[in-house]
Amino acid sequence: MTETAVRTVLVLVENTADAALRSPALEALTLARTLGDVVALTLSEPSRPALDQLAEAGVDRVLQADLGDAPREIPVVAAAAVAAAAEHVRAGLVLLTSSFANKEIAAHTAWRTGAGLLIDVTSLADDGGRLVGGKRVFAGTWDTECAVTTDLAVATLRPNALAAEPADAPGAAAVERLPVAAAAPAGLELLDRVVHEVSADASGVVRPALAEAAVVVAGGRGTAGDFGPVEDLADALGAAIGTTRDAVDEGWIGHDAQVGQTGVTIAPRVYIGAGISGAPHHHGGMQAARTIIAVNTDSEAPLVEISDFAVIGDLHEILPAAAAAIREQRAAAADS
Ligand SMILES: Cc1cc2nc3c(=O)[nH]c(=O)nc-3n(C[C@H](O)[C@H](O)[C@H](O)COP(=O)(O)OP(=O)(O)OC[C@H]3O[C@@H](n4cnc5c(N)ncnc54)[C@H](O)[C@@H]3O)c2cc1C
Repeated sequence: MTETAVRTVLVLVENTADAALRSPALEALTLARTLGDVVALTLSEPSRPALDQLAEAGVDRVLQADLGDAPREIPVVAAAAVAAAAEHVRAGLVLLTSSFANKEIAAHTAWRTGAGLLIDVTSLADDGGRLVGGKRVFAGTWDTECAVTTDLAVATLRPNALAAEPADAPGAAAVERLPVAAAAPAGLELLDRVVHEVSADASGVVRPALAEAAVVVAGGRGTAGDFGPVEDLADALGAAIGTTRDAVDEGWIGHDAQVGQTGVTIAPRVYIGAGISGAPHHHGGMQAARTIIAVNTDSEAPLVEISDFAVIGDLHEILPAAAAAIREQRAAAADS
Protein backbone atom coordinates (compact mmCIF):
# COMPACT_ATOMS: atom_id res chain seq x y z
CA MET A 1 0.00 0.00 0.00
CA THR A 2 1.30 3.47 -0.84
CA GLU A 3 1.45 6.27 1.71
CA THR A 4 -1.24 8.30 -0.08
CA ALA A 5 -3.86 5.54 -0.43
CA VAL A 6 -6.58 5.61 2.19
CA ARG A 7 -6.73 2.26 3.91
CA THR A 8 -10.10 0.55 4.34
CA VAL A 9 -10.48 -0.87 7.83
CA LEU A 10 -13.02 -3.66 8.19
CA VAL A 11 -14.23 -4.03 11.79
CA LEU A 12 -16.13 -7.16 12.81
CA VAL A 13 -18.87 -6.16 15.25
CA GLU A 14 -20.78 -8.77 17.22
CA ASN A 15 -24.00 -9.08 19.15
CA THR A 16 -25.81 -6.90 16.72
CA ALA A 17 -28.98 -8.97 16.40
CA ASP A 18 -30.62 -8.35 19.75
CA ALA A 19 -28.48 -5.86 21.61
CA ALA A 20 -26.44 -2.73 21.45
CA LEU A 21 -22.69 -2.93 20.83
CA ARG A 22 -20.45 -3.60 23.79
CA SER A 23 -17.54 -1.43 24.83
CA PRO A 24 -14.73 -3.48 23.15
CA ALA A 25 -16.42 -3.09 19.74
CA LEU A 26 -16.70 0.69 20.26
CA GLU A 27 -13.02 0.78 21.26
CA ALA A 28 -12.11 -1.08 18.03
CA LEU A 29 -14.16 1.39 15.96
CA THR A 30 -12.40 4.30 17.71
CA LEU A 31 -8.98 2.88 16.83
CA ALA A 32 -10.09 1.98 13.29
CA ARG A 33 -11.00 5.63 12.57
CA THR A 34 -7.39 6.64 13.18
CA LEU A 35 -6.17 4.17 10.56
CA GLY A 36 -8.48 4.63 7.58
CA ASP A 37 -12.05 4.49 6.26
CA VAL A 38 -14.11 2.24 8.51
CA VAL A 39 -16.52 -0.42 7.22
CA ALA A 40 -18.36 -2.46 9.85
CA LEU A 41 -19.15 -6.14 9.28
CA THR A 42 -21.94 -8.01 11.07
CA LEU A 43 -22.74 -11.71 10.83
CA SER A 44 -26.43 -11.18 11.59
CA GLU A 45 -29.01 -8.45 11.14
CA PRO A 46 -27.94 -5.42 13.16
CA SER A 47 -30.43 -4.09 15.70
CA ARG A 48 -31.59 -0.46 15.65
CA PRO A 49 -29.53 0.46 18.76
CA ALA A 50 -26.45 -1.14 17.19
CA LEU A 51 -26.95 0.84 13.97
CA ASP A 52 -27.36 4.05 15.99
CA GLN A 53 -24.07 3.33 17.74
CA LEU A 54 -22.34 2.55 14.45
CA ALA A 55 -23.60 5.87 13.07
CA GLU A 56 -22.32 7.65 16.18
CA ALA A 57 -18.96 5.96 15.63
CA GLY A 58 -18.84 7.58 12.19
CA VAL A 59 -19.51 4.39 10.19
CA ASP A 60 -21.09 5.02 6.78
CA ARG A 61 -21.12 1.48 5.49
CA VAL A 62 -22.29 -1.66 7.29
CA LEU A 63 -21.86 -5.02 5.55
CA GLN A 64 -24.26 -7.70 6.75
CA ALA A 65 -22.87 -11.09 5.77
CA ASP A 66 -25.60 -13.38 4.51
CA LEU A 67 -24.41 -16.85 5.44
CA GLY A 68 -27.65 -18.70 4.69
CA ASP A 69 -27.93 -21.76 6.93
CA ALA A 70 -24.19 -21.98 7.63
CA PRO A 71 -23.51 -21.94 11.42
CA ARG A 72 -21.89 -18.55 12.05
CA GLU A 73 -20.97 -19.62 15.61
CA ILE A 74 -18.22 -21.79 14.14
CA PRO A 75 -15.06 -19.68 13.71
CA VAL A 76 -14.13 -21.22 10.36
CA VAL A 77 -17.54 -20.22 8.97
CA ALA A 78 -17.32 -16.71 10.44
CA ALA A 79 -13.82 -16.42 8.96
CA ALA A 80 -15.19 -17.22 5.49
CA ALA A 81 -17.49 -14.20 5.86
CA VAL A 82 -14.71 -11.96 7.17
CA ALA A 83 -12.36 -12.98 4.35
CA ALA A 84 -15.08 -12.43 1.72
CA ALA A 85 -15.91 -9.02 3.17
CA ALA A 86 -12.22 -8.05 3.31
CA GLU A 87 -11.89 -8.89 -0.37
CA HIS A 88 -15.18 -7.12 -1.22
CA VAL A 89 -14.09 -3.80 0.32
CA ARG A 90 -10.36 -4.28 -0.51
CA ALA A 91 -9.48 -3.91 3.15
CA GLY A 92 -5.95 -3.09 4.29
CA LEU A 93 -6.80 -4.02 7.85
CA VAL A 94 -9.34 -6.34 9.45
CA LEU A 95 -9.86 -5.49 13.12
CA LEU A 96 -11.61 -7.69 15.68
CA THR A 97 -11.92 -7.49 19.45
CA SER A 98 -9.74 -9.97 21.36
CA SER A 99 -12.31 -12.48 22.50
CA PHE A 100 -11.50 -16.19 22.59
CA ALA A 101 -13.65 -16.92 19.52
CA ASN A 102 -12.43 -13.87 17.60
CA LYS A 103 -8.79 -14.90 17.93
CA GLU A 104 -9.69 -18.14 16.17
CA ILE A 105 -11.68 -16.25 13.52
CA ALA A 106 -8.71 -13.92 13.02
CA ALA A 107 -6.31 -16.85 12.56
CA HIS A 108 -8.58 -18.56 10.00
CA THR A 109 -9.07 -15.25 8.17
CA ALA A 110 -5.32 -14.62 8.00
CA TRP A 111 -4.75 -18.15 6.70
CA ARG A 112 -7.43 -17.74 3.99
CA THR A 113 -6.19 -14.34 2.84
CA GLY A 114 -2.43 -14.65 3.38
CA ALA A 115 -2.59 -11.67 5.75
CA GLY A 116 -0.16 -10.83 8.53
CA LEU A 117 -1.72 -11.58 11.91
CA LEU A 118 -1.45 -9.65 15.17
CA ILE A 119 -3.22 -11.09 18.21
CA ASP A 120 -3.98 -9.11 21.40
CA VAL A 121 -2.57 -5.73 20.34
CA THR A 122 -2.99 -2.79 22.69
CA SER A 123 -2.13 -0.24 19.98
CA LEU A 124 -1.94 -0.05 16.18
CA ALA A 125 -0.22 2.75 14.30
CA ASP A 126 0.63 3.58 10.72
CA ASP A 127 4.36 3.72 10.09
CA GLY A 128 4.80 4.95 6.50
CA GLY A 129 2.00 2.71 5.23
CA ARG A 130 2.97 -0.27 7.35
CA LEU A 131 0.90 -1.21 10.37
CA VAL A 132 2.75 -1.59 13.64
CA GLY A 133 1.03 -3.24 16.58
CA GLY A 134 2.02 -2.85 20.23
CA LYS A 135 1.72 -5.89 22.46
CA ARG A 136 2.28 -6.49 26.16
CA VAL A 137 3.86 -9.91 26.64
CA PHE A 138 5.23 -12.14 29.40
CA ALA A 139 2.34 -11.39 31.76
CA GLY A 140 2.47 -7.66 31.10
CA THR A 141 6.17 -7.25 31.92
CA TRP A 142 7.40 -6.31 28.40
CA ASP A 143 6.06 -3.97 25.72
CA THR A 144 6.87 -5.16 22.19
CA GLU A 145 6.11 -3.93 18.66
CA CYS A 146 5.34 -6.03 15.61
CA ALA A 147 5.16 -4.69 12.02
CA VAL A 148 2.94 -6.29 9.40
CA THR A 149 4.69 -6.63 6.04
CA THR A 150 1.75 -7.92 3.96
CA ASP A 151 -0.81 -5.70 2.18
CA LEU A 152 -3.57 -6.99 4.42
CA ALA A 153 -3.26 -7.14 8.20
CA VAL A 154 -5.62 -8.95 10.57
CA ALA A 155 -5.48 -7.81 14.19
CA THR A 156 -7.37 -8.42 17.43
CA LEU A 157 -7.52 -5.55 19.94
CA ARG A 158 -7.43 -6.20 23.67
CA PRO A 159 -10.39 -4.78 25.57
CA ASN A 160 -9.66 -1.61 27.60
CA ALA A 161 -6.55 -0.75 25.56
CA LEU A 162 -8.09 2.65 24.78
CA ALA A 163 -11.23 4.62 25.59
CA ALA A 164 -14.14 4.47 23.14
CA GLU A 165 -15.00 7.90 21.67
CA PRO A 166 -17.79 9.00 19.33
CA ALA A 167 -16.74 10.30 15.91
CA ASP A 168 -16.58 14.05 15.19
CA ALA A 169 -19.39 13.59 12.66
CA PRO A 170 -21.96 10.77 12.56
CA GLY A 171 -22.00 8.30 9.66
CA ALA A 172 -24.94 6.97 7.63
CA ALA A 173 -24.59 3.36 8.89
CA ALA A 174 -26.24 2.15 5.67
CA VAL A 175 -26.63 -1.63 5.57
CA GLU A 176 -25.53 -3.60 2.52
CA ARG A 177 -26.02 -7.37 2.34
CA LEU A 178 -23.11 -9.51 1.26
CA PRO A 179 -23.95 -13.08 0.23
CA VAL A 180 -21.25 -15.49 1.44
CA ALA A 181 -21.02 -19.13 0.40
CA ALA A 182 -19.76 -20.89 3.51
CA ALA A 183 -20.41 -24.24 5.10
CA ALA A 184 -19.18 -26.01 8.22
CA PRO A 185 -16.30 -28.31 7.28
CA ALA A 186 -17.31 -31.88 6.48
CA GLY A 187 -17.50 -34.06 9.56
CA LEU A 188 -17.62 -31.13 11.98
CA GLU A 189 -20.73 -31.39 14.10
CA LEU A 190 -22.27 -28.32 15.59
CA LEU A 191 -21.55 -29.09 19.21
CA ASP A 192 -23.34 -27.45 22.06
CA ARG A 193 -20.88 -24.67 21.88
CA VAL A 194 -21.60 -21.62 23.91
CA VAL A 195 -19.21 -18.72 23.93
CA HIS A 196 -19.97 -16.87 27.16
CA GLU A 197 -20.29 -13.19 26.42
CA VAL A 198 -21.78 -12.35 29.76
CA SER A 199 -22.40 -14.50 32.77
CA ALA A 200 -25.65 -14.51 34.66
CA ASP A 201 -25.84 -15.89 38.17
CA ALA A 202 -28.81 -17.66 39.66
CA SER A 203 -30.34 -14.37 40.80
CA GLY A 204 -30.36 -13.18 37.20
CA VAL A 205 -27.67 -10.53 37.79
CA VAL A 206 -25.77 -9.92 34.56
CA ARG A 207 -22.12 -8.95 34.87
CA PRO A 208 -19.57 -8.07 32.21
CA ALA A 209 -17.33 -10.85 30.89
CA LEU A 210 -14.17 -11.14 33.00
CA ALA A 211 -11.69 -10.95 30.10
CA GLU A 212 -13.07 -7.66 28.81
CA ALA A 213 -14.37 -5.91 31.95
CA ALA A 214 -13.07 -2.43 32.66
CA VAL A 215 -13.33 -3.06 36.40
CA VAL A 216 -12.72 -6.40 38.16
CA VAL A 217 -13.36 -7.14 41.83
CA ALA A 218 -11.54 -10.33 42.83
CA GLY A 219 -11.83 -12.28 46.04
CA GLY A 220 -9.45 -14.95 47.32
CA ARG A 221 -8.98 -17.23 50.28
CA GLY A 222 -9.48 -14.25 52.60
CA THR A 223 -13.20 -14.37 51.78
CA ALA A 224 -13.36 -17.70 53.66
CA GLY A 225 -15.89 -18.77 51.04
CA ASP A 226 -18.28 -15.84 51.48
CA PHE A 227 -18.31 -14.01 48.15
CA GLY A 228 -21.28 -11.80 49.17
CA PRO A 229 -19.10 -8.72 49.84
CA VAL A 230 -17.21 -9.25 46.57
CA GLU A 231 -20.47 -9.50 44.60
CA ASP A 232 -21.90 -6.48 46.41
CA LEU A 233 -18.96 -4.24 45.45
CA ALA A 234 -18.83 -5.68 41.90
CA ASP A 235 -22.50 -4.85 41.39
CA ALA A 236 -22.11 -1.34 42.80
CA LEU A 237 -19.29 -0.76 40.30
CA GLY A 238 -20.73 -2.71 37.33
CA ALA A 239 -17.64 -4.92 37.55
CA ALA A 240 -16.79 -8.53 36.72
CA ILE A 241 -15.84 -10.98 39.47
CA GLY A 242 -12.42 -12.65 39.59
CA THR A 243 -10.79 -15.07 41.97
CA THR A 244 -7.72 -17.14 42.77
CA ARG A 245 -7.04 -20.80 42.18
CA ASP A 246 -7.22 -21.55 45.88
CA ALA A 247 -10.80 -20.27 46.04
CA VAL A 248 -11.67 -22.35 42.95
CA ASP A 249 -10.02 -25.45 44.43
CA GLU A 250 -12.06 -24.92 47.60
CA GLY A 251 -15.19 -25.09 45.42
CA TRP A 252 -16.27 -21.57 46.44
CA ILE A 253 -16.54 -20.26 42.86
CA GLY A 254 -16.21 -21.60 39.30
CA HIS A 255 -12.96 -21.86 37.35
CA ASP A 256 -14.19 -19.37 34.73
CA ALA A 257 -13.59 -16.62 37.32
CA GLN A 258 -9.98 -17.66 37.98
CA VAL A 259 -7.35 -15.06 37.15
CA GLY A 260 -3.75 -16.09 36.63
CA GLN A 261 -1.36 -18.49 35.00
CA THR A 262 -3.87 -21.31 34.76
CA GLY A 263 -6.87 -19.00 34.46
CA VAL A 264 -7.77 -15.84 32.54
CA THR A 265 -5.27 -13.05 31.87
CA ILE A 266 -6.89 -9.65 32.34
CA ALA A 267 -5.92 -6.02 31.82
CA PRO A 268 -8.79 -3.98 33.29
CA ARG A 269 -8.63 -0.28 34.09
CA VAL A 270 -9.17 -1.10 37.76
CA TYR A 271 -8.48 -4.37 39.58
CA ILE A 272 -9.52 -4.74 43.21
CA GLY A 273 -8.03 -7.78 44.94
CA ALA A 274 -9.63 -8.59 48.31
CA GLY A 275 -8.25 -11.30 50.55
CA ILE A 276 -5.69 -12.21 47.88
CA SER A 277 -2.02 -12.58 48.76
CA GLY A 278 -0.75 -11.85 45.21
CA ALA A 279 1.19 -15.06 44.57
CA PRO A 280 3.20 -15.07 41.29
CA HIS A 281 0.72 -17.45 39.62
CA HIS A 282 -2.10 -14.95 40.26
CA HIS A 283 -0.02 -11.82 39.80
CA GLY A 284 0.97 -12.88 36.24
CA GLY A 285 -2.68 -12.77 35.19
CA MET A 286 -3.55 -9.28 36.48
CA GLN A 287 -0.43 -7.17 36.69
CA ALA A 288 -1.25 -5.43 33.40
CA ALA A 289 -4.20 -3.74 35.18
CA ARG A 290 -3.88 0.03 35.04
CA THR A 291 -4.76 0.63 38.69
CA ILE A 292 -4.39 -2.09 41.34
CA ILE A 293 -6.20 -1.80 44.66
CA ALA A 294 -5.54 -4.33 47.44
CA VAL A 295 -7.76 -5.02 50.43
CA ASN A 296 -5.93 -7.20 52.91
CA THR A 297 -5.45 -7.68 56.65
CA ASP A 298 -1.72 -8.13 56.03
CA SER A 299 0.11 -4.91 55.13
CA GLU A 300 3.04 -6.98 53.88
CA ALA A 301 1.10 -9.16 51.43
CA PRO A 302 2.77 -9.12 47.96
CA LEU A 303 -0.39 -7.71 46.35
CA VAL A 304 -0.29 -4.77 48.78
CA GLU A 305 3.32 -4.14 47.79
CA ILE A 306 2.55 -3.90 44.04
CA SER A 307 -0.74 -2.04 44.50
CA ASP A 308 -1.41 1.61 43.67
CA PHE A 309 -3.74 1.86 46.66
CA ALA A 310 -4.21 -0.49 49.59
CA VAL A 311 -6.76 -0.68 52.37
CA ILE A 312 -5.51 -2.66 55.36
CA GLY A 313 -8.38 -4.37 57.12
CA ASP A 314 -11.06 -7.02 56.97
CA LEU A 315 -12.68 -7.29 53.53
CA HIS A 316 -15.99 -8.26 55.14
CA GLU A 317 -16.20 -4.73 56.58
CA ILE A 318 -14.41 -2.76 53.88
CA LEU A 319 -16.14 -4.05 50.72
CA PRO A 320 -19.74 -3.52 51.95
CA ALA A 321 -18.79 -0.05 53.25
CA ALA A 322 -17.24 0.83 49.86
CA ALA A 323 -20.31 -0.51 48.00
CA ALA A 324 -22.66 1.50 50.24
CA ALA A 325 -20.60 4.68 49.78
CA ILE A 326 -20.61 4.26 45.97
CA ARG A 327 -24.38 3.74 45.90
CA GLU A 328 -24.89 6.75 48.13
CA GLN A 329 -22.75 8.96 45.88
CA ARG A 330 -24.59 7.71 42.79
CA ALA A 331 -27.96 8.45 44.38
CA ALA A 332 -26.79 11.93 45.44
CA ALA A 333 -25.48 12.62 41.92
CA ALA A 334 -28.79 11.44 40.40
CA ASP A 335 -30.77 13.74 42.74
CA SER A 336 -28.71 16.82 42.01
C1 LIG B 1 1.04 -24.68 38.74
C2 LIG B 1 0.25 -23.69 39.51
C3 LIG B 1 -0.61 -22.84 38.85
C4 LIG B 1 -1.36 -21.91 39.56
N1 LIG B 1 -2.18 -21.06 38.87
C5 LIG B 1 -2.86 -20.12 39.55
C6 LIG B 1 -3.70 -19.19 38.89
O1 LIG B 1 -3.90 -19.23 37.66
N2 LIG B 1 -4.32 -18.24 39.61
C7 LIG B 1 -4.18 -18.13 40.97
O2 LIG B 1 -4.78 -17.23 41.56
N3 LIG B 1 -3.40 -19.01 41.62
C8 LIG B 1 -2.75 -20.01 40.96
N4 LIG B 1 -1.98 -20.88 41.65
C9 LIG B 1 -2.01 -20.83 43.14
C10 LIG B 1 -1.13 -19.72 43.68
O3 LIG B 1 0.19 -20.16 43.75
C11 LIG B 1 -1.60 -19.30 45.08
O4 LIG B 1 -1.66 -20.44 45.92
C12 LIG B 1 -2.98 -18.63 45.08
O5 LIG B 1 -3.03 -17.59 44.13
C13 LIG B 1 -3.27 -18.04 46.47
O6 LIG B 1 -4.62 -17.70 46.55
P1 LIG B 1 -5.13 -16.60 47.58
O7 LIG B 1 -4.39 -15.34 47.39
O8 LIG B 1 -6.61 -16.60 47.49
O9 LIG B 1 -4.79 -17.28 48.99
P2 LIG B 1 -3.67 -16.96 50.04
O10 LIG B 1 -2.33 -16.98 49.43
O11 LIG B 1 -3.91 -17.89 51.17
O12 LIG B 1 -3.94 -15.46 50.47
C14 LIG B 1 -5.06 -15.06 51.24
C15 LIG B 1 -4.87 -13.59 51.60
O13 LIG B 1 -6.04 -13.14 52.23
C16 LIG B 1 -5.67 -12.27 53.29
N5 LIG B 1 -6.80 -12.28 54.22
C17 LIG B 1 -7.21 -13.27 55.06
N6 LIG B 1 -8.33 -12.93 55.67
C18 LIG B 1 -8.67 -11.69 55.23
C19 LIG B 1 -9.75 -10.83 55.47
N7 LIG B 1 -10.76 -11.14 56.34
N8 LIG B 1 -9.78 -9.62 54.84
C20 LIG B 1 -8.80 -9.26 53.99
N9 LIG B 1 -7.75 -10.07 53.71
C21 LIG B 1 -7.69 -11.27 54.31
C22 LIG B 1 -4.40 -12.86 53.83
O14 LIG B 1 -3.64 -11.88 54.55
C23 LIG B 1 -3.72 -13.32 52.56
O15 LIG B 1 -2.88 -12.31 52.02
C24 LIG B 1 -1.24 -21.82 40.96
C25 LIG B 1 -0.37 -22.71 41.63
C26 LIG B 1 0.36 -23.62 40.92
C27 LIG B 1 1.28 -24.55 41.67
